[in-house]
Amino acid sequence: MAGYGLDLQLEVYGKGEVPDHPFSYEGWEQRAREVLDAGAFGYIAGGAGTEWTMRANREAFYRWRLRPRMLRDVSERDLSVEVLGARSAGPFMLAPVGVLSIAHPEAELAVARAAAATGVPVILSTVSSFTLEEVARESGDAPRWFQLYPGRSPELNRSLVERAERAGYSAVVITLDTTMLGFRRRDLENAYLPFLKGEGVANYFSDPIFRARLKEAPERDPEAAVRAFLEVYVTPDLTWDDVNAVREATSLPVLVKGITHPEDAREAVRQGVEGLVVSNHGGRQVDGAVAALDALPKVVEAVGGSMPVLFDSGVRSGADALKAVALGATATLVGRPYAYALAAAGESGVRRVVRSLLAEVDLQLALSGYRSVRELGASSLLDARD
Ligand SMILES: Cc1cc2nc3c(=O)[nH]c(=O)nc-3n(C[C@H](O)[C@H](O)[C@H](O)COP(=O)(O)O)c2cc1C
Ligand SMILES: CC(C)CC(=O)C(=O)O
Repeated sequence: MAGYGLDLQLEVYGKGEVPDHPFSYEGWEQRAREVLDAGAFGYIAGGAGTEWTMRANREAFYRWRLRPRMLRDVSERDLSVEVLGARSAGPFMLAPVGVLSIAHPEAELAVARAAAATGVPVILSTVSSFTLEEVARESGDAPRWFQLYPGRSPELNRSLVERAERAGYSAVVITLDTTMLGFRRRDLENAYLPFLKGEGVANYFSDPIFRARLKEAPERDPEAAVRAFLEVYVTPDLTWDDVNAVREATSLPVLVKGITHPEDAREAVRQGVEGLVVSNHGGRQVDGAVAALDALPKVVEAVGGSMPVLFDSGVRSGADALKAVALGATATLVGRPYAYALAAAGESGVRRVVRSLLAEVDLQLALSGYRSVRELGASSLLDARD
């Protein structure tokens, strides 16, 4: 009868003390705002332009209402999902979030430990603050994926995915929507770009192919090395050829992240990638772009069950994850929720966020009359516009 939900309730109510950590997204956001300087907080919290799309990502969830079913014996429940061989305790993974050293000194190391402890896989960003090998050591046997920003150097891309494969990452997620930074007003106002402070470059600076491009080692001339990173990073000329070159360089399954148009989804099917992520990068790239949840149903239809469709941008609660799954997502990714918790409370904050998402999904699922996330579907939801 027990489960994530009941366990968490018994623990908290049993102690009878006000817990140290918040249970709400807003609570963590507030704590992060208190501990971070304006530049770092703005970088994490901000979106592109007027931030309309960032808000629309949230509002899209309000259109859908869960329709609980009664009297269906939900005493045995299984929240877990498996995506391309990676098992997660619930319909969540930790989204690739770069430069986490701006949030907390233990950055991705703390996140990897929290992910391993809670059974939810993490997707490590290319622009992580620690090397992918250092992060892998903190993960132990826990499933982990590597996110790649393919740069202008095919040799460097190959080197990064080979390193990821050797270090036990079991899939590569190629992000398509951030070939350049979006127009981010908060960061412009704060003149804040973490990379110029030497954040997020660990995987590049430690890479033999990247180092061979430099006149001086990054340790001797870090500024020149950062400039070389920025030159490699910006790729407005990216095409499917680049994606396919990465696929040829690895035996790992490859997913593409940043799809919202059904035509792109159809092309992804034609090209034969192993999965895709419906995402608008948390509203950080194209202002005015379609809310990710509004894009999901048409992408799911275009894919027609031929590969897993993951979803992110705006997931803040168990209810949000259930709605995305009911609309056809195999699982969801969360970004800012754990980044804020990391900023405010390190590893224990990230654990709390994951545990409370799992507990919330468990209770929400049970009280809506489902034993497994796989039972969710179109009939679980009501479209408030109808
Ligand atoms: C501070 C920050 C850094 C990010 N860095 C990356 C990254 O390095 N690679 C990537 O693919 N996505 C990155 N993202 C996007 C996330 O993977 C994800 O798509 C987004 O955060 C999901 O939206 P949410 O924050 O509303 O949950 C970043 C997001 C944030 C907030
Ligand atoms: C621009 C990237 C290097 C980091 C990122 O994905 C982001 O800030 O959203």
